[in-house]
Amino acid sequence: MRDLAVQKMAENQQMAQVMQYQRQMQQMQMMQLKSQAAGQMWPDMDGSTVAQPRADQRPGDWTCASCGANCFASKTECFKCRKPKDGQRIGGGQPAAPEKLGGEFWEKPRTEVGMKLLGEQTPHVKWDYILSDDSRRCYAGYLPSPFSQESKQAFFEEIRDGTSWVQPEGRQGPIPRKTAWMVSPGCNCHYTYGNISVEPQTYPQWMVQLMQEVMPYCGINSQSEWPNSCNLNLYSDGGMSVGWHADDESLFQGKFSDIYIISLSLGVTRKFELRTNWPEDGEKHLRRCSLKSGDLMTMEGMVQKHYQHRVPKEENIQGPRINLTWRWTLKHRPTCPSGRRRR
Ligand SMILES: O=C(O)CCC(=O)C(=O)O
Ligand SMILES: [Fe+2]
Repeated sequence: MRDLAVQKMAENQQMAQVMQYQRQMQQMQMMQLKSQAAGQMWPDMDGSTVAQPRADQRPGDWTCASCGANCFASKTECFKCRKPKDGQRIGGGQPAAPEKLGGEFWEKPRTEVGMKLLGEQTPHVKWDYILSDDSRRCYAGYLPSPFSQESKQAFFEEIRDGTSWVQPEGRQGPIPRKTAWMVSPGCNCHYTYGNISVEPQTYPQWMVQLMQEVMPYCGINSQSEWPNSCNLNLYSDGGMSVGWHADDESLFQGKFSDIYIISLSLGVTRKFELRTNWPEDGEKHLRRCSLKSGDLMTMEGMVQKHYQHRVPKEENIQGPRINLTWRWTLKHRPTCPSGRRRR
């Protein structure tokens, strides 16, 4: 009888332990879900909404939406600027609009911070700024193709045949385009967005020649100033696309500082669209332009913070298009030799 009672007590204790363990697991899962919701929830390049982990973050760590600092999972406010973890978010979805500086301005004016436009350094060609948003310090420049038909054809073939294209799996199947990620020698940073990580290929010789041709049109005359990375996309026809997104990955620091992205289009003409993240009443929300073969475009300043862009599907369009977007990788991954400081 006594043995039976002892056995029952032991069983009850075991059951209590199991239940406590289950409760702890549930709490941990809840905490994980909460920290994911407080992370970066942005449309992926496929259009799906995803949290974007940063290379130097551990699970649960978060990026301060206000100043960009990396914060430990356990912290509820930013160790640097003291802003609360999710104080800038609406229901864990798209971040709430950042506070304005006062008056109409979201960002300090270009004249005050001394930001130059690429189109200002090219006296020999005239860039047209299709987006010139001084209140957000956001600019997009457009230069119709300065290249001959033969050059464009040669660029297209060289890029198409001289690139190892991949078509990674996104959350909803393979992404609707082929892609590649190129970097200058010494850098081994992958390009990671959503759940996709694209391996780097070192700039081939044709890329050096191409940049020699293109960069002077962007006011970049010396090789030491060239962009050190490039994302390449191959859209086989109008059924291929890139969904609403911003090139706001940690590598480029575009949510926290003025950055420059230079785009070259080759092949069939496709639409390119830009939209504001936090439109004001009565404001023009969407800007659209057609990118033809050889056309150059830029996104300059805080565009990756305040705008998203896409190349929509155009089912009636036949024929391939290649697009290159050159960028400056400013924050290399911790294991990248290019990121190590020299002593
Ligand atoms: O194809 C384009 O014009 C845009 C590509 C793009 O947005 C990207 O590679 O991030
Ligand atoms: Fe992009």
